[in-house]
Amino acid sequence: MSLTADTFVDLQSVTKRFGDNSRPPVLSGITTQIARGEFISLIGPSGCGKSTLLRLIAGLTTPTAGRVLIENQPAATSGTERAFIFQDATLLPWLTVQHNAELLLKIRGVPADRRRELATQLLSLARIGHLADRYPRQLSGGEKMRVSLARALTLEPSLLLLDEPFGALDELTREHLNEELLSLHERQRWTALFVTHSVTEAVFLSTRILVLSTGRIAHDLPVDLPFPRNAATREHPAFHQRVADVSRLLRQVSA
Ligand SMILES: Nc1ncnc2c1ncn2[C@@H]1O[C@H](COP(=O)(O)OP(=O)(O)OP(=O)(O)O)[C@@H](O)[C@H]1O
Repeated sequence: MSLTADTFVDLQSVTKRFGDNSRPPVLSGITTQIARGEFISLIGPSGCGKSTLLRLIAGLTTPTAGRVLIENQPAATSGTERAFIFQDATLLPWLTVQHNAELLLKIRGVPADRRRELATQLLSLARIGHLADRYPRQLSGGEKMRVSLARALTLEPSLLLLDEPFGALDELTREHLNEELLSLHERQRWTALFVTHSVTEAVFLSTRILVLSTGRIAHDLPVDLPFPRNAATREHPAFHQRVADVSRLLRQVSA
């Protein structure tokens, strides 16, 4: 298998099994390469292994067979900065937005001045600078998710792993956050792996969509819609066509 110079994440015949050999693997023989700066969505029926794949790339678990490499190092020991964002914003209720946003830097021992500066900058980029003194209970779901996103980005990650981050939000909030996520991606150029159940979200955000089915990559689809993508993109016939194509493939693998 040839490895191109810009391969960032390299999945080589990755198999993951929980428990003994009597149980079928959750992932089986996943092979793909991800280049720096790609925005990849993972989509597929419930239980097909999307979150497990994300956790393997995060280095939170190891493959049963095959290799998960990031910048040529096994994911579990790679020094590549990765940030994980979950559906639940996981904010600490007794800390203000500002202190929640500084939390990861504080844990890493970053001096107070520097972490204040970085967190302030990211809160402002996430359009919630004006909420810095509030507590999580005083925020909407969308605002909480923006804090979670800002906090993750304070780590200046080169890889962002997002597990259904907007799944609990109403559609309009979700659309706004999709647009803001892309504008952050354009500025900061991290590589993204994004798990979602929403085909429109996957098409809007991604440079490539992996459709998973029972532990395998059933379809690997480039999304060739031009960037920047914005609200007008969703009106475009090419966007609707892409959504219809991916929906059809998803229905096929879910049947
Ligand atoms: N730690 C674990 N121990 C045993 N089985 C597990 C473990 N983690 C996940 N599984 C099983 O692996 C399968 C895939 O789970 P995973 O969470 O990766 O799926 P998913 O595609 O993200 O699902 P969903 O879309 O419902 O979130 C499921 O059958 C799940 O029960």
